[in-house]
Amino acid sequence: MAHILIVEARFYAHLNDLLLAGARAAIEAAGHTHETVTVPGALEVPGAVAAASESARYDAYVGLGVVIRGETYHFEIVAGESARGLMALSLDGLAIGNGILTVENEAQALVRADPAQKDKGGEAARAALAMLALKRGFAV
Ligand SMILES: Nc1c(NC[C@H](O)[C@H](O)[C@H](O)CO)[nH]c(=O)[nH]c1=O
Ligand SMILES: CC(=O)[C@@H](O)COP(=O)(O)O
Repeated sequence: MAHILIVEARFYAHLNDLLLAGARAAIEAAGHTHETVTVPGALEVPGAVAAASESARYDAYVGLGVVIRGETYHFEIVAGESARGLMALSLDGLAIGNGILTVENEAQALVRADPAQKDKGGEAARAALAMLALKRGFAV
């Protein structure tokens, strides 16, 4: 049994609800428990994971969010830095799945957030669980 923290960047609530449904279903299907915290945007997800990891309360982490390109360079910052932050935490040894969508428009996001379509929330949760299993295998 593992306890998973989902950190959701609730920038687009209706899309996040789909990502959350997929991630929670994947975690529960694997027989684990989860809890969710919410941050304003994708840039805050790595910081929330880092802060939570200091508690030793969680075995793995799933970052969820949706970054949709606008008119400026900010997309590259939000998309790139949220991914870089989670990657850095992963290289520090945390079991993390990255379900932060980085897309051109809402239609692309909907297909990827929907558990009945590309289920990127479930995919991120399964990745976190796979990394946790890998970590635990190395520890024995
Ligand atoms: N444009 C999007 C953002 N922008 C907000 C940032 O993530 C961050 O909260 C802000 O810069 C304050 O630090 N966030 C998303 O998750 N999705 C977007 O499309
Ligand atoms: C990904 C973003 O930060 C984006 O939503 C911001 O839009 P804009 O570049 O038009 O300010």
